[in-house]
Amino acid sequence: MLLVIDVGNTNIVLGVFDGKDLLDHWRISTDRLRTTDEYGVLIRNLFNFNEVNADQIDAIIISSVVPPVMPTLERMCQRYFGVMPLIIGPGVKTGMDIKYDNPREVGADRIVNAVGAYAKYGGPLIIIDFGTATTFCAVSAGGDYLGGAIAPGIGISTEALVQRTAKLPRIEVVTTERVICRNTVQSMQAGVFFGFVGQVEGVVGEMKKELGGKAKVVATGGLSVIIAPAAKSIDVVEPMLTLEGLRVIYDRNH
Ligand SMILES: Nc1ncnc2c1ncn2[C@@H]1O[C@H](COP(=O)(O)OP(=O)(O)OP(=O)(O)O)[C@@H](O)[C@H]1O
Ligand SMILES: CC(C)(CO)[C@@H](O)C(=O)NCCC(=O)O
Ligand SMILES: [K+]
Repeated sequence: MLLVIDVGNTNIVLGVFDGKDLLDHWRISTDRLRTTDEYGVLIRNLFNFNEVNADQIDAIIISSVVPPVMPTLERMCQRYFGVMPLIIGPGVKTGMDIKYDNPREVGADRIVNAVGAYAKYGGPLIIIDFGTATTFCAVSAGGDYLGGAIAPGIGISTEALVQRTAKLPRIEVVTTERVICRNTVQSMQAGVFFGFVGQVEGVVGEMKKELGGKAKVVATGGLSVIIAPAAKSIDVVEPMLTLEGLRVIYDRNH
């Protein structure tokens, strides 16, 4: 069985595949201070809890946009699973031509999402990931990674609003109905919700123009389920896109 791991700036998402079937998945916070042993015990415990047999893991693939946690995670894979992980980076076959000025600069999560989405839908595509940052990526009809746009994420933008003001409280990001609001919490929720829905429509609109027409729009990431129903430009939500992309890339390298 294959263990796939995506290390983001906020969360590490893990999944176990038996062939093409995702048996289970987990989300733990990314903590640079956690040790090899702490990650090992935590991850093996998740397995026990969900009745996945950790001893059946014979391969691991990792994508990461947080370099400082990688030495710890690599040691964890060796010590707790007896496996040398395949790490997304130069030399790994993704099957996708990266048109960035410097292909090494693109976040591994963005490439993995693009590979996963192209394998399922073909191109042209626009992929939106609502994580710590909101990323927009464009893939051509022929499957080239064309580049994209990076915006501050919904969570960190909202946190900044709370931190830099005296009277604005912490809020939950939720779907709102109206935008003329008569209390602080609802006003903030409406501003965040309609603001980020508008951002999606705006950026996708510009991207489609640059792509020269139509593109399928796929959304993923923690907050996609809140934003997508209101964003007309989003065609599908794929919550497990990154895990799926990791499995596809693993298969291309074996
Ligand atoms: N409903 C919500 N209301 C407010 N903040 C939220 C909500 N859901 C998530 N967040 C915050 O948004 C940020 C991104 O969370 P999310 O779960 O989308 O991350 P992620 O997809 O794991 O990101 P990454 O892959 O970059 O680690 C976090 O700071 C999180 O605390
Ligand atoms: C934009 C994030 C933080 C999203 O996780 C990540 O993909 C990243 O660190 N990317 C590197 C810069 C780039 O993709 O151009
Ligand atoms: K993610």
